[in-house]
This record gives sequence, C-alpha cells and structure tokens, in this order.
Amino acid sequence: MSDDTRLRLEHRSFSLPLERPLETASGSIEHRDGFLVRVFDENAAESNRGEVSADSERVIGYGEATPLAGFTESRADCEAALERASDALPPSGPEAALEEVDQQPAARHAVTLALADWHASTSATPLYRYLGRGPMVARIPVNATVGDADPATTAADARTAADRGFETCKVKVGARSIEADVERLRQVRDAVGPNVELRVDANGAWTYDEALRAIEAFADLDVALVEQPLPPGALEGHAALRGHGVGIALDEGLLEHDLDDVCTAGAADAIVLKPMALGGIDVARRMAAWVSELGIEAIVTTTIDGVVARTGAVHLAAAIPNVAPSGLATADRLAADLARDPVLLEKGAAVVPQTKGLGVTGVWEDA
Ligand SMILES: O=C(O)CCC(=O)c1ccccc1C(=O)O
Ligand SMILES: [Mg+2]
Repeated sequence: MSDDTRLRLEHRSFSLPLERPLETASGSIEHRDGFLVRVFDENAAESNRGEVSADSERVIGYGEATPLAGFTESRADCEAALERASDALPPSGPEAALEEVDQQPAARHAVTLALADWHASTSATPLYRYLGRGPMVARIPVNATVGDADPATTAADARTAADRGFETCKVKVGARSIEADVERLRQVRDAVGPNVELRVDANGAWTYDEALRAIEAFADLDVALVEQPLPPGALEGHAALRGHGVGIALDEGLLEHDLDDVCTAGAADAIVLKPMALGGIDVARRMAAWVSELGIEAIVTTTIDGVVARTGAVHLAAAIPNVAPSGLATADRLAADLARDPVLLEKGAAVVPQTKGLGVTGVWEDA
C-alpha cells in the first residue's frame, strides 16, 4: 500500500428472500439478511472527483456479512461491529479495523473479504491466486443440496440434481425419525443409481444411539459422509462414530472447539468450512491447510450466502488443493441476489472466475 492510501469502509443492509426455503433438522431457512461492505481508497476517490470515469476506474473491494442464528453473531452485533470497523479504518488502518470485528465472525468475514478483494483487484489478480499464490484452477467440484422433505420429493430432487450432472448430493436428515430418513435415502439411492456420491447432514439432531443406528443403515446404501450427526459439543461421540462405514464430518462442532482439539480427539474424517461462521476465508484457509497434513478432507460451503460471500467461498475452495466437492451450488435457492453471479455451474463443477479480485461487479448500485 502506498503512503497516501487511506482506505475507507462503508456498509449497507440487504434482505434476500429464498426461492425455496431450506428445511433442516435445526429449522427452516427462509430469507438471508445482512450487510454489504465496500472498501476503497479515499484519496484515489478524491483525486478522481469530477472525472467522468472516476467511479468505474476506482478500485472497490466488496465484502458481505450475512449472520445466521446458531452459526454467527446476531444481526445487531454484526452491525455494531461493522460500524466500529468503519470508524477505525480511516484513522488507524486495517489492523485496527480488524480488531473491532475480531469476536463477530460475520462482520469479520465481510471486512477481511472486502480488504482481500481490494488488494487482489489492485494487483490485478484473481482472489484465489492472491490468497493461495498457487496454480491456476479452472473448476472446483460442488455438491447439490437437497432439503428435508417426504421420500418421494427428496428422491425427485436428488434425481433432478443427478440429471443436471451433479456427482455428489447432500441430503438434509434428522428432521424426522431414523426409519423415515433411511427410507428417504433408500429412495434417493434408487433414483440416482450407484455412481452418485451421497452425503447426509443431520445438523446435530441425533443421540449417539440414534446416530449409530442411522449410520449402520446408511452404510448399506453407500452413503459416504454424515455431517454433524451429534450436537456440536460432542467430540468423543463423533470420534466413536467413525469407522462404521460412513465418514464423519464436523460443521457446527468447529464453532465450539479448537481445531487442535478436534484433531487430537480424532473426531472427524472431514471438516465443513463456512467462512461466514468461521470469521473469514483467511481463517478457513488456514484450517484447511492444517488438516490436510492429517488426511482430513476440507469441504467449503456457505450459510446460503449472497453472491459476494458465495463467490468468496468459491475462491477459497480454488485455493485449497484437492478440495472435496463443496456446498456452493446454492445460488438458485435465492429468489433475488446482490448482483449477477459470476460463477457458472457446469456438470457438478463451479467455474472459477479468472478476472481480478472476487469478480463480482455491479454490487452496490443494485443493492
Ligand atoms: O453444504 C451445503 O450443501 C449447503 C449449505 C448448508 O447445508 C447449510 C446452509 C445453511 C446453514 C447450515 C448449513 C449446513 O451445512 O449445515
Ligand atoms: Mg452442515
């Protein structure tokens, strides 16, 4: 950053309705409300004032804070943290602004993403290469997300995903009895055939005995992974559920435990990284690097975020070597979005944007 760079941060609120609510064992997600953040160089804006092309040439970094109960701070705490960060950035710089959002993961996600987008755009580098300084990545594998519903609807949704080319399908479970979920997965397996990888996500709904019963039945249906079978506090329980034919992934559990403790307990075959809940793509990337040495898989996903955070998560996934199929095919859940989606989905893969920064444009204007 040059000496006359004086970054300024602004935020504004948004509310996005879902086209189809996502039904889960921990409730239904019907809309996503949050804050768009932008960062720009005040001095650059000043010197360009009055020139016709000033706005389109000015580098702007975008971020998104989309809080979700059970995963992040409240909307009010998020907004207060963003206000503190806005007040701190111009006089004191990025480090001081980050201190103000340190305890609020969604707010920290937004501020760090906006700064990273600004820096990557300033150096004309796609965000994932700015993050990882690694090789070019054209595509990352993604999974389809199928919510809780009756067996026939669940099977039809999975079939639609398979017909669209998804090779991995994640089904929400835990909202009904084990027997009902097993029947749902039986119909899903029949509908998609043997070649689609199936995962389930119980969002912490089961007791240990229920989880074991579910896992033994799911193993016969060749379910590859169960996400968060037990409540987030359980580590030993998850460790004991491993080795029964279905891999164990932790999602909510990562928000309650240090990654070191998860690894020491041997509680997971895979971890589910939600940058919004973990406090930013920088935090998520460090976690992925940490577990890769232990043979634990990293899955990137979102809390059904808007296009800014979702695209940030796509760049994160592109910066993780051998990232597992990730939960990033959720754009069509939203009835409206913050801007045009720069990420194309093609046969179960997301095409990674190769333009500078995040690659999301036209954000603020249409919010
Ligand atoms: O991972 C996916 O396929 C989609 C995202 C998803 O399931 C989700 C969305 C919002 C909140 C929680 C979760 C979850 O993984 O538990
Ligand atoms: Mg989950």
